[in-house]
Amino acid sequence: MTETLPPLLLVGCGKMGGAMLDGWLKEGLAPSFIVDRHRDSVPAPHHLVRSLDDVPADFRPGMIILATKPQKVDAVLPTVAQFALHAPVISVLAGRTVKSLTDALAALQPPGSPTPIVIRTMPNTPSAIGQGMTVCYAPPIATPAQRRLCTRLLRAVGEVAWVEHEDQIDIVTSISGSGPAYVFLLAELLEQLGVADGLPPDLARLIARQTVSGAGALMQQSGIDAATLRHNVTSPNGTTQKALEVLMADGAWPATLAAALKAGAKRARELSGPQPVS
Ligand SMILES: NC(=O)C1=CN([C@@H]2O[C@H](COP(=O)(O)OP(=O)(O)OC[C@H]3O[C@@H](n4cnc5c(N)ncnc54)[C@H](O)[C@@H]3O)[C@@H](O)[C@H]2O)C=CC1
Ligand SMILES: O=C(O)[C@@H]1CCC=N1
Repeated sequence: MTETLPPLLLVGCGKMGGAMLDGWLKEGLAPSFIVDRHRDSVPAPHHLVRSLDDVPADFRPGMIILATKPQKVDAVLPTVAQFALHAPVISVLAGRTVKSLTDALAALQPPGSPTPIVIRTMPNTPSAIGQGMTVCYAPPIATPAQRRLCTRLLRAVGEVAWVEHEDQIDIVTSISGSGPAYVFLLAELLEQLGVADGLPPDLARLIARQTVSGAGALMQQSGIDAATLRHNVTSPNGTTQKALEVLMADGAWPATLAAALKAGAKRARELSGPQPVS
């Protein structure tokens, strides 16, 4: 039987926080507080509140999850700082560094408090169905037990990996954090191009979605590497080869994707500190 996950204080339950919560709820979570202005409900025994001020001051979460937009997080830090006297903080914020969050929380805590523990993570939305990919970075002051707890929590919603150097999280953000969007874009484009070439819209949608999800499932279930799976589709001088020659040409997919990943990682670096509220 799965061990119940510890009680959480989840601050921000939108697309990413909500995806992780969906996964955690399936795994069994000790009674937790979910703070969000827009979510309608959470199942019992969990509590949905609109503001952190509505969380009882004596609530003792096992972990605090920060999942607001980077531009909104500074507004919640004064209250988070009080709970962070007793529990580590897991941030899913793109860009925001461990040092920046740690310093901000420490400045809001009583003088002489132990240094708050902040673990930076980059999850993705397939967490909602237990198929997430989360990459984590913990500063040296985080204990092995805190790292293990973080792994256990995130393992409940998919694969977990750790990096030794925090700056590696920026390219991870571009690959696995944003990556589902690139795959969904591929499905959108395949559908649109099918319609543009005369297919009925329902058929174009079906074949685009099933191709993308079927290819992903084949890669996962077979364990075969992506290049071999691609070769398996590519008959010498056949249709796939002709299409791939276009996609792999100089300045085409490899170059475009490299530029896209760089742009995302650059934006992550721009988000490393406090942001103007938007
Ligand atoms: N959407 C994604 O695929 C991923 C997002 N992230 C990170 O997750 C974080 C959240 O992103 P999304 O979920 O996409 O944004 P979102 O806008 O869907 O969710 C943020 C939630 O925070 C809530 N919120 C903001 N301020 C609040 C406050 N003071 N009190 C209570 N609730 C408050 C909002 O109501 C909203 O529901 C961001 O920092 C982003 O960088 C990380 C990985 C992937
Ligand atoms: O777009 C963003 O900034 C967030 C981080 C990775 C995915 N979504």
